[in-house]
Amino acid sequence: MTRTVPAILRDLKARWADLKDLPVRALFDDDPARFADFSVSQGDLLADLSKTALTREVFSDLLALAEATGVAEKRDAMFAGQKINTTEDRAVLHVALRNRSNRPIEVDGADVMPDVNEVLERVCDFADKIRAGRIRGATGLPFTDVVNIGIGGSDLGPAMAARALSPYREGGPRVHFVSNVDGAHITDTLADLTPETTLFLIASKTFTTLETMTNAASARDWIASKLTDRAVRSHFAAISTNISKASEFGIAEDRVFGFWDWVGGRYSVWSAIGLPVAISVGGAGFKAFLAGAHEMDEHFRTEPLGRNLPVLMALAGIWHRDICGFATHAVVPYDQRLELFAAHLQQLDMESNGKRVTLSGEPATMETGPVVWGAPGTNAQHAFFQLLHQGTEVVPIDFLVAAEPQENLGDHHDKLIANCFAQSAALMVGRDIDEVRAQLSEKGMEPEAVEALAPHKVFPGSRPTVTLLYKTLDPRTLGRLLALYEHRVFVQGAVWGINSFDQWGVELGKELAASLLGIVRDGASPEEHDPSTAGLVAHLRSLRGR
Ligand SMILES: O=P(O)(O)OC[C@H]1O[C@](O)(CO)[C@@H](O)[C@@H]1O
Repeated sequence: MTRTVPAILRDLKARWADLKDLPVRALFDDDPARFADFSVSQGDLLADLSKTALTREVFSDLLALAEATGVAEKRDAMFAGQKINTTEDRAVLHVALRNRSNRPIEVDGADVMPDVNEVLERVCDFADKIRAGRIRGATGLPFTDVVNIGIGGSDLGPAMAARALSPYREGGPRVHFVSNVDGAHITDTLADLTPETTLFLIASKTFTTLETMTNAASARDWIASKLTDRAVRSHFAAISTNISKASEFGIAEDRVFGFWDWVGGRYSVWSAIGLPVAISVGGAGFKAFLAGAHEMDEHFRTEPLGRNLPVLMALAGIWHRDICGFATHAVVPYDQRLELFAAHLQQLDMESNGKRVTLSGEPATMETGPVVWGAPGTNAQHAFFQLLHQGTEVVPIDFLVAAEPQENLGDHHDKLIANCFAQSAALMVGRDIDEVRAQLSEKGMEPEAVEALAPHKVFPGSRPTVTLLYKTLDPRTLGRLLALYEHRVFVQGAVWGINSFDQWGVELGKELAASLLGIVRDGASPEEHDPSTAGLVAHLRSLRGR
């Protein structure tokens, strides 16, 4: 008899009740094949899930949960171009953007691939011509610096990827990212740049976003004032689904790169929004990034759920969030060039799965998206790892590390890997009080002093981690990693029965900001706002003397 979702969840909770006081380390004693059986691979990329409390029985229940919630059917609907983003009546087809096999994918009866391929070729051609100095600025100089102006998905994905792939720049222009409406961001970025050799990319799906339009206008003034009004056409390109708005801004038609409403902002780095990445690493490098993602798409689309990397990582996340009750999830790449990876995943995951109602509008019955956060190791070890080891909050962690570095620099990389492995081992194994007492006594400490210090030196252990280990961080592997996390988010949203592809939660703040601008900038009365906000406005006015 197939179990209902509440029955499976009850069974999982019963399993956790039995497992939660059992050291994870002990699971290896019972099961010598645990590492092999709890590792999943896609090519050289291996995910070690053995350092969690997951058992075969738990996995079997989690897979039953995936089946009962229709994960495979929902995945197939996405790949088939069905309008699974029901609140916006849109298909969800970032997978089409990296569909390097060119398999037809239809939306409303038409194959999207010819348009996808056409824009991709234009993007790569433009990028390569910028790199080669064949497209130049108004004064005839080649571009040395490219400034991407965008925010959210129009910033984080390309900024993360350009930073991650910086060893592949090979003499291409430097790329910079301006996102914040805080004037400090664009001021500081432009301070070191020369107008004659600077190209701006205005990246906005809607071409209406306050931050982006404000920064774009300041950038246009900078070029017009330092060069001429006419120079604007040579120093700007745009990426948007809103082609007419981009033209109104003054961007030449052949410098506007389009995409489609079925590309969500946080999934758009694969579209023309990836132009700064293509300029940084070249068209071929950008295509390798897409090809890596396509490999992961094919794995996700065709592997059975029980061997499917994104599915198993998602189910481990469901176990931690919904069964064990862990409210946050940390991502710690041991790779300085992945310093923006956690920030990008934070938007990807929290904007996708930070939802409180299901697709039918009913309150969600399970906890949905966790708080996602993180920073690169080893720096993070000297910042927040104290809490991860000994705090009262258990935080599941993903570690990412490459076997081979991009540079040949002594034993740096060996030390990096040793630290990564040491942290996951320490988090799992811990150190109990008897071991601590023995260590302190061995050092000759008095028994009374040992008793006073010992509790502070205990590590509870059994803190769950998943380690992703791969050959090297090249464009293909970055593509695979990012697609892996996108599908992980998808599977979790599918289990929770929510719409992972809208973002209505950002609207209210945007509306209030528009109204408050009239008050802050233009002096309108704040009385329609709540008393606390009106109080802040009054104090602001007294500080500004106006
Ligand atoms: O690309 P746009 O339309 O400027 O939007 C920027 C970002 O704003 C959001 O709509 C909301 O924060 C994101 O989803 C999006 O990536």
